[in-house]
Amino acid sequence: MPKILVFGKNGQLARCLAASAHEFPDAQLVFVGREECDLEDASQIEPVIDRLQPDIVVNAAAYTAVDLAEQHEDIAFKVNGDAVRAMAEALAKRAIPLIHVSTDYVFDGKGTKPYREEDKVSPLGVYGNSKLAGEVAVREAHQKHLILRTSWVYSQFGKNFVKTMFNLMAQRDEVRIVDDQTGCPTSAHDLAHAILELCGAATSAEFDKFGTYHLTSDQEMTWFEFGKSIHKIALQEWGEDWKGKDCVVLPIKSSEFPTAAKRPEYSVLSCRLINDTFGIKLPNVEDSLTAVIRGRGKENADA
Ligand SMILES: NC(=O)C1=CN([C@@H]2O[C@H](COP(=O)(O)OP(=O)(O)OC[C@H]3O[C@@H](n4cnc5c(N)ncnc54)[C@H](OP(=O)(O)O)[C@@H]3O)[C@@H](O)[C@H]2O)C=CC1
Ligand SMILES: Cc1cn([C@H]2C[C@H](O)[C@@H](COP(=O)(O)OP(=O)(O)O[C@H]3O[C@@H](C)C(=O)[C@@H](O)[C@H]3O)O2)c(=O)[nH]c1=O
Repeated sequence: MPKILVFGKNGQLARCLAASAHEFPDAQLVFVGREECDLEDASQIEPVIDRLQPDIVVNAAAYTAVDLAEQHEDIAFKVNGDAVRAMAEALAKRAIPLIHVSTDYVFDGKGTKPYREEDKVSPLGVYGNSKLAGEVAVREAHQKHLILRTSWVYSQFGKNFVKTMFNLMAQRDEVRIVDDQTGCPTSAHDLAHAILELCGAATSAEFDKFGTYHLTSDQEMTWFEFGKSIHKIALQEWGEDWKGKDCVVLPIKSSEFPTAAKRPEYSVLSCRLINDTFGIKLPNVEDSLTAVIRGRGKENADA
């Protein structure tokens, strides 16, 4: 029975790992949050690992505020870079595998076909650069790692684009969404399920498939198209008395929606490698989004 230690207890991915745990009755999950281990202070990590003695660690913690990171570079690099290095070094000393989650924002988005794992990275902003620092640290410090790059993660938990849209659609007559940034929305539940499968594989003695993998849904779309889907499915699920039902979703250019951090224009990740290696393929966006909208519950739809 692998004991899985998850950093990032209160984040959306960690909460989805907790929600999926019952599907993996052989696994024991232990969650650590900011209260027990503040990742701005990397010296707190090693004692936590020694106290909890896991068979594998999932790092679901990160500084994820993409725009705020531009003004809090030091914190972003501490959490996404320095803490990840300390975690990887501590785990390497103890031969405990690490599953670390990274992002499509390590790419500059100037490509025109899905990025492969070995493609050149060139982040546009502080968040992407700090996540890249984390990737580099893991590869340098610890051979037994799986780095999973994912993108556009959503769930009913935490802060994410889907929840932002529910709120805006319930409050406004129209929402204007950029139609010139393309990526793959990924349900945190689907990601969590795949991570728990990988925990089982990666804790077996003969496992030899460590490395970097892309893991997203395989449907590329713009944020505007994703917004349209959110509205359509919410309307189907919540019906005519949903406050957001009449909201109009309009396409705009990124130049019409200025943000502190520049986002990639095209950050679609090819998931062929993880599919070929482990047979992992995530469900389609419509099904996963429907599941999240059902999970959120109608009574919260306008919150
Ligand atoms: N969200 C997305 O769209 C995407 C996310 N990713 C990656 O996936 C992973 C999971 O993301 P997601 O679940 O969405 O992130 P969330 O922002 O929902 O959760 C991140 C967690 O990290 C914790 N954390 C932040 N700073 C510290 C700190 N100093 N000490 C301890 N804990 C800290 C937060 O704690 P607290 O709750 O106390 O603030 C939070 O619980 C991350 O590595 C992220 O980079 C990759 C691609 C897309
Ligand atoms: C709220 C809003 C956003 N947008 C735009 C801004 C931005 O370009 C895009 C997405 O907005 P957000 O700020 O919600 O998403 P963002 O924080 O950029 O999401 C990213 O988070 C990090 C953690 C990741 O790793 C990435 O994969 C990605 O998911 O939509 C609009 O066009 N209209 C709107 O009303």
